[in-house]
Amino acid sequence: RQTGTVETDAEKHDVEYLTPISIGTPPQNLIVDFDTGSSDLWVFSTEMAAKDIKGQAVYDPNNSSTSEKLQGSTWQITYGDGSSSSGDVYLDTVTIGNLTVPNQAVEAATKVSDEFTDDANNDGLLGLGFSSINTVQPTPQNTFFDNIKNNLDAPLFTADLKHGAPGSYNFGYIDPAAYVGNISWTPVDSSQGFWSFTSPGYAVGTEAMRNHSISGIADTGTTLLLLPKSVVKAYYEEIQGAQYDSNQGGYVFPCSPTPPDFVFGVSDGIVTVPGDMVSYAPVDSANQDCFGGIQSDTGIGFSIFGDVALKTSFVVFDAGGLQLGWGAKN
Ligand SMILES: O=C(CCCl)NNC1=[NH+]CCN1
Repeated sequence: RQTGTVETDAEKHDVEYLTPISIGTPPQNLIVDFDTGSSDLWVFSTEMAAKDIKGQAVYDPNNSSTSEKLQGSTWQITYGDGSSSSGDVYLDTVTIGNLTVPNQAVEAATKVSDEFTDDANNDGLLGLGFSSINTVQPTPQNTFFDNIKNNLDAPLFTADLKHGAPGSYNFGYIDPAAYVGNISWTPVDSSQGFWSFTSPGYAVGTEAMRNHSISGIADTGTTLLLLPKSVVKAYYEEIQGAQYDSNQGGYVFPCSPTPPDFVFGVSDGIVTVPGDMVSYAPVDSANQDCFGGIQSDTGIGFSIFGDVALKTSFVVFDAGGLQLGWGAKN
């Protein structure tokens, strides 16, 4: 049985967290977005039109002695933010840190939407959701984690994302040095393929907790914390000058003073998103107004606990116990 660890780097404003992987023989090194909100491992590839590649590293299956085309298989994915990609499929060796899966389905892109073309640092996505929502047709494929979890000391991985600093993904073990106090555990409903849970309530700043349950997914692939409209409204009502700015497509408020913390319940515990993390990024060079890290989940059907929420904590994705653990960072 094994364990593994790999460093993940925060991009500007923590918009995404990028992690190195290697594919094929000899190893081809790419840097991808580990995404607990999806379940496809897809990469920029030599099968794409040159105009759709702007600086990314690409996977070349013809340059790997261990690649094997999965004849007749294709994939197509559209993410919550409207970005999308599609292509065909190879089996090849994939290594993350010291962990290797010999016959991992590697989805080679033939087409990607502009969001991906314009994101020069990101060479693809590695899904860490449940394999039930993998998009490969006619036969859905397993995620890297599903392929390796039975070889791990424990069928779990942890995400320790940081604000503007490198963090880490660990596989197969919970690092006791990474958190303090007790981990708060909450059951996961994987029926929709996501790490979905229900928070029992929330509080704004130092106010009392409100018994308003919030059901959502723990999603490393989404930047912001997307919550029910009523919760978002209650939060921004506490900030002088906060308003919904249709040009920016969300709530904007004066960057100072620091806004109130946002607290949400996890089972018997609480997670605090510090006010200075809610000021996601300045909307203008004058740095007067800030775009909120908390926005509405309207239209998605559930809330999304994205990086703004996850980077506050040490988060355990436990497939064995089908539960999420939230611990206070060390
Ligand atoms: O697509 C979602 C939300 C699922 Cl409801 N998260 N993952 C992701 N990857 C790239 C953009 N967003």
